[in-house]
Amino acid sequence: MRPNILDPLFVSITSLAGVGPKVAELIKKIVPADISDREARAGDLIFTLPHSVIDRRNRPGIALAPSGAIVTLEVRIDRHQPPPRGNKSVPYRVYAFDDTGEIALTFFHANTGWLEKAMPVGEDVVVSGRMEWFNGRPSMVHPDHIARVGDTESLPLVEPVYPLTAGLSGKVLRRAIGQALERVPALPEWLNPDVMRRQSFPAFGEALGRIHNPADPIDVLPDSAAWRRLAYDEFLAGQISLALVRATVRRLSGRPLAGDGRLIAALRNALPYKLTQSQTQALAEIDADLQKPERMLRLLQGDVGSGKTVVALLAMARAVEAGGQAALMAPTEILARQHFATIAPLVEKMGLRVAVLTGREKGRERVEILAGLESGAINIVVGTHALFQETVQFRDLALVVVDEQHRFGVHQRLAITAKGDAPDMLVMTATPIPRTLVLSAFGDMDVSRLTEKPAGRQPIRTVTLPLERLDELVGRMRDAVADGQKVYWICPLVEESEEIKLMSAEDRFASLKPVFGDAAGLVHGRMKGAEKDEAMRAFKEGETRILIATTVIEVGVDVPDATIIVIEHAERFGLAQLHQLRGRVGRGAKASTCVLLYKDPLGETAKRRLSVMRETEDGFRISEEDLKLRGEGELLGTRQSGTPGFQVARIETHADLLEIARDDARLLLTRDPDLKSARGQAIRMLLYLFGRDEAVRLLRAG
Ligand SMILES: Nc1ncnc2c1ncn2[C@@H]1O[C@H](COP(=O)(O)OP(=O)(O)OP(=O)(O)O)[C@@H](O)[C@H]1O
Repeated sequence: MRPNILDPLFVSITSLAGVGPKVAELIKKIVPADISDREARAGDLIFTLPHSVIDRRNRPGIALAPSGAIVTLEVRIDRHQPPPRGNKSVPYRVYAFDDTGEIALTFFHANTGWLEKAMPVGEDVVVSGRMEWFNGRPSMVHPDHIARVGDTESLPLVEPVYPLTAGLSGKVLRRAIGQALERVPALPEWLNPDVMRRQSFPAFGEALGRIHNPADPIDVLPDSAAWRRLAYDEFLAGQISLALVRATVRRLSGRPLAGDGRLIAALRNALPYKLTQSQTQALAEIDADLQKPERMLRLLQGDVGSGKTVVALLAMARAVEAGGQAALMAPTEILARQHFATIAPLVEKMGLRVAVLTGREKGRERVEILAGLESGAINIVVGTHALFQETVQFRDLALVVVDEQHRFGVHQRLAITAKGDAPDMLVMTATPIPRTLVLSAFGDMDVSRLTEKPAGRQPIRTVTLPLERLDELVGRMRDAVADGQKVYWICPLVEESEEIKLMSAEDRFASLKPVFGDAAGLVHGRMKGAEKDEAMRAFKEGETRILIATTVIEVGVDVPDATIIVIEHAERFGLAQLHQLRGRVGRGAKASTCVLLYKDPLGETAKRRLSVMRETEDGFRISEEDLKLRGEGELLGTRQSGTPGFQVARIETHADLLEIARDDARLLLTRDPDLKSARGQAIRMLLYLFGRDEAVRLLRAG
């Protein structure tokens, strides 16, 4: 049970003054937590941090206030000048003065009663807003703030600016956040005193206060001590929660998987190639895990085309050898079928049964597959997440391999393994996540890396070409296809609201069809599953030689003799995505080319992205550059909404804290695995604050 002391933060924001159902819906859109499945709460508002400030500390006399500047003036009200009756186009003016001169405070469509109350004649008030000089006369149109002298509460000299959405005013949001902050109770410190001292962290409440009520604009920078404290809190909550999930998952299991090695040896012999050193190494690591009584939780990370699938296959063979079943879960149906097509011929030769199970297998077929899994007649099953969503029963599921591209959150993923008989688990990822992100996304999962590509691969030549030279490119592609090469032609997804006219894959197909005739194929996400399969099969077998596609082929698709990929509107894709797409070629022994077709004029970041693509094929470097470019975007004022999965932490600014948090979490849990000590109790509060309730629940269950 959540400690009562936190209750004030767990109430709906509609209980805050000024927040009705409509405003609540708007606020829900801007809070950084992922709360699609619940109402926004006061606790979500405290982590809604400002992205900049309005500095109102400039307090010159009226005569010295420069036009256009935000200033704060202390003035005495001289007189009110309402507009002539019925004339709405003339503003209401209030004249005020100080030692240096007179100013007109100007209001359109004014509420007269309110103005008279806020600025009684003869009173001293403080106004803050943008100064404007008209024909040598100072004025301020609709001051942002009007306050009585001495009332600093309602006049923040350094005013935080929050992310907004249409219909939500800054004032309403600030007021709501202010109330949420008042509800933050006095909480025991959960941080390690050493970390606090070394990092000069303020206490939790103080950190929130400094950022939401900044005394100086630097207080709201992500690298301020206050912000870093909150980022550290978030990392710590995340690391502890991951460690708890992991401990629970491990506790559930306890059986070593070992066989006589004959199946694996036979499979290795049947492969048309020799394993790379990294593949052999990864397999050895996996094998060692499988043989241990604890449950395996391992991440297999390898750049595009590095050959993860065969490693997974051999791991599955080990599970089967040991008498169990294995399941491979792919992120898309295309990929599930591709894996099936690769695996089936190999293992069927060894007398094993493999099945594919997606949403598409229906009726009798489905019934038979389900029966085969339940009886154990099927040894290996390949499928999409449908594999686990439905009531699929295994006789003895020993290993789950998840091929994924950040599509499943860590908790979902681990929940999957909590089903069934606590199987071992291998997660494959092609996304070249930098170390720091591995840590945040996967916690202290063990990691095997494929650091080299299979022998005989040639570097991919990457060229950029403006769209105006499309005709020339089409001509060259015609020659390439005539020459027996295979080409992917990628078109960006066209959103319905798109203003710029973009070629959809269908349009592009229509325009290329006359040139390529029957050699042209088309695949996109809105096609039926069977149509997609057919398009992929025809391309793989060479019936079509130029495949016009959307990004449905982005991950995992393996047609080793495809040697050219054209990416249209490459400027619209992120670096990681470009890298994945490019990875569809260069998967065989032949030399490959990637053509990045772009639309002029290119923005700075897009230009940089394309040149990074030309410079390197190294996925790790590309992802580091990606982070850097996003960081720069932030400096230029186009701040992105932070790091996915985090509310306040930003990986590019706070990466150094992540490792400290991980070590801290480990140490804490070694000493106090059930979070029972005083610090452990405080940590529980931290977990609740950052929405890690499920981790706390694990504690009770354990
Ligand atoms: N040791 C090897 N020697 C030669 N070819 C290999 C080797 N291992 C795998 N391959 C081949 O390399 C290609 C890519 O392998 P695979 O599909 O497993 O890549 P991947 O790591 O899953 O990459 P991606 O993430 O891009 O899908 C396949 O055609 C596979 O048959």
